[in-house]
Amino acid sequence: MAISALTSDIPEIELTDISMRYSAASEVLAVQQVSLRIGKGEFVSLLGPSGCGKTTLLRLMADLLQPTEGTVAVSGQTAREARLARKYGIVFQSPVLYDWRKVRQNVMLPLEMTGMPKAERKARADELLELVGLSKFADQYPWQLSGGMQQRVAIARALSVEPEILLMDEPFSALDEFSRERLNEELLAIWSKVGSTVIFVTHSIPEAVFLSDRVCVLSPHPGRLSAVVDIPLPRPRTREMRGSEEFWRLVADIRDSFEEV
Ligand SMILES: Nc1ncnc2c1ncn2[C@@H]1O[C@H](COP(=O)(O)OP(=O)(O)OP(=O)(O)O)[C@@H](O)[C@H]1O
Repeated sequence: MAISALTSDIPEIELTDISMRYSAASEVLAVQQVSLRIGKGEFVSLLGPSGCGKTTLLRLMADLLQPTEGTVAVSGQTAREARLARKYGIVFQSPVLYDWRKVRQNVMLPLEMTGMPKAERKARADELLELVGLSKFADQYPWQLSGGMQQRVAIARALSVEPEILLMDEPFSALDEFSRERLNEELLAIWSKVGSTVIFVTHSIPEAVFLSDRVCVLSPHPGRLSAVVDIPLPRPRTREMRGSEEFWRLVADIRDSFEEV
């Protein structure tokens, strides 16, 4: 039975009865009957163990995959129309930067395809590098930066086209715990300025709780939406909140919801 999470008033993204079956050597039902509405400007996490279909769902939203069944609507458009209208910015687990291009040129890359004049592209890239705290590194090469700094460059690049929707696939999972927590805080500061809708894939319960307005819990084999948990912690979220009773109660509630599956 599918669980629907239809709580937002004005959905920016609406998944209706989405199923995704991969046909490889054997058939895999990666996602089964997921329905979900995500409101404009919301921060939503997709949380679950390896193989529960998080990346598949994100790729379906981005029109990088087509569902076997069901529909994806983005402000009334199809996912393809939304992609062609450059509504998405995507950040992957590894930053995928071009090592032979300086940091600024990496951020400018998506703008080259929009035909924006060079001076304007450079000004936009510099604004974004300031936003992610990397102005001083604009003329360095990616290989001269730490993993966390490289991921900030990837975020700046994803934001360069001013996407309405930022899709993030475990962007901080390769980082140490300290860098990850700092980048969580920085991401929220950036999000509060740009106002994009964010869909964030993670398998860390504390990370999902700290960042999100809502956490979508997925269970594997086949990938289903097993719970949607509201996170009522006030914003702005602070480092101190990570130690609060309410924070850990939410973490425990979500952990319990996995055990109930
Ligand atoms: N291209 C593919 N062909 C066949 N099966 C696939 C393909 N991509 C994913 N799968 C299968 O679909 C299921 C969901 O995979 P998906 O990568 O979406 O999960 P995930 O929750 O993102 O996992 P992880 O946390 O490990 O990245 C898994 O069983 C996986 O083996």
